[in-house]
Amino acid sequence: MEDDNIQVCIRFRPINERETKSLTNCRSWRVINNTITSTNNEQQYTFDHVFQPCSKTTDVYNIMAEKISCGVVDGYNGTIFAYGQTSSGKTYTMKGCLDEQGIVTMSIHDVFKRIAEYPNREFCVRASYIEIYNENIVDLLQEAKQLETLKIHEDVQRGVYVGNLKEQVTQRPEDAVQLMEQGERLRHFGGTNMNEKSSRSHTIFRLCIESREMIECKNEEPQYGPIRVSTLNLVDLAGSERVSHTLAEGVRLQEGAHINKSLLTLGTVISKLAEGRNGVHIPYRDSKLTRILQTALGGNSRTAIICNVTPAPVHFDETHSTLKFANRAKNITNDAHINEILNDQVIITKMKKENDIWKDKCMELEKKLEQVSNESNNIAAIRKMRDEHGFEMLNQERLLRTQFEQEVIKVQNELSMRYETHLERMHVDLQEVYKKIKEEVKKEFDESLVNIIQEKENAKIEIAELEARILELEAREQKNLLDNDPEQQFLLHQKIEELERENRMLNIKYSRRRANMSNNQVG
Ligand SMILES: Nc1ncnc2c1ncn2[C@@H]1O[C@H](COP(=O)(O)OP(=O)(O)OP(=O)(O)O)[C@@H](O)[C@H]1O
Repeated sequence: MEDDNIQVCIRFRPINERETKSLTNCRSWRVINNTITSTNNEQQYTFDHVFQPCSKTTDVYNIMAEKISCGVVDGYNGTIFAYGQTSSGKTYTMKGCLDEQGIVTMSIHDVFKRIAEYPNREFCVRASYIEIYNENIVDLLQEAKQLETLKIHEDVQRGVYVGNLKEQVTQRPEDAVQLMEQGERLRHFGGTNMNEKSSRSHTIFRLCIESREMIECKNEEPQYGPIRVSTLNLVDLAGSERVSHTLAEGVRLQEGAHINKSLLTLGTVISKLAEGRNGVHIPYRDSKLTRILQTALGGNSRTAIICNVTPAPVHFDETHSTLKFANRAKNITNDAHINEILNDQVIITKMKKENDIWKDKCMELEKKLEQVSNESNNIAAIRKMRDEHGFEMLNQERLLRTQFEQEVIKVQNELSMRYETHLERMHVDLQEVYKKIKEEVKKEFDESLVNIIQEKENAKIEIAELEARILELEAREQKNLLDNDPEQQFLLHQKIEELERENRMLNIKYSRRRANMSNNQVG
């Protein structure tokens, strides 16, 4: 199922002689890429595709219609229609002219080309052609019944359909094109002030395509798949017209009123659908056109609307009105899906086929299940291995940790033992050093003591000598005193004092030395 917006494009036709002459209104349109802006910049519209006056119908077909035409062969309903004011180029686009094929002919050829791509399908193509003229449905393929108007019916199986409509089976594209041309001759045309050959009716050329696939051939009896039924509506609308422009009167005026009324209903249907509100009443039944095209508008169909406009300033308002219509229509969402009909035979065949498919799937699943259970066994084994391995790893880790801790304690003990030995050794060494120093100091002390004793002895000798001399001098003094020589006495007295000083100094020196030595001995 698809969720497709209605495809909308704008096609500008070249300006014609009549329009060139009547420059009554200076406002016009300019196109840049796919945006159309009024020359006074007041209006602007953007579309997926805007075709300029120089574009060919083939360009329009390739972009807007090809997918829809081919899709019909695949079972999708399709509708392509041309919309626009009178003389804007709708019939030119849909039916073509001597120089250029129209979209109807191109679609017919593509449908048959596509059919040829499915050799395993049986196809039946039926063509019909109707016009809605003054709100009457006319069968354009039944010349004799020209005046008979057809009725619209609706049932569950067929949906909305036109009763008593001639549907011509066609096997070649040329036949279908010929039917279209044949019907075209019966269509209501009329000259107006705006178009010498103005379509006075809406036309719908329809191809109905049924197909079924040949699945297999058992006992020379072919088995078929479901039947696909789809329709392609190729619609050429009559153009909206202003009496002031067409100058219509009498029959033309009455036709114009019907045309405008049904186009107004189409506009209302488009507006309501574009609003997208759920449950809103859509007035399909207000005109034959919208009733017949109900599926194409918001229903089960791929739909494209080609909006034809003229760039002529004189038709500025009509072009603007078409652009507004197009702008609303592009918001409508359709819901296209392949249409398949299942009869008993088809249902049984389909179910058998589905059954076979399911059987295959079941077998495939069983195989997968087996694979999965094998894999799950493998996984369990791997898990077990992983667990065992994990346990082993844990033990290993514990062992290593204990070994490490023991090693650490061993190293610590050894270090502390070494440290103590080293301390002891250092202690012994220190004691030895101490002993040596002590011995050396003692030796030094003893030597000093010997020296001091020696010095003491020497000093004693010196003192004795000095005392002896003092005695001698005293004796001399006694003698001198006796001689009464005062000068001699003075000199002698001085000498005695000097000797006594020396004696005192020696005593002091000696006592200091002794004090030092006794200190050293204590240390
Ligand atoms: N793209 C185009 N290139 C050249 N000429 C064109 C083009 N489109 C339209 N014309 C010419 O413009 C004129 C009007 O075109 P046409 O009849 O297709 O308009 P219309 O919309 O079908 O009008 P009506 O609604 O009145 O039937 C015709 O002469 C047609 O050949």
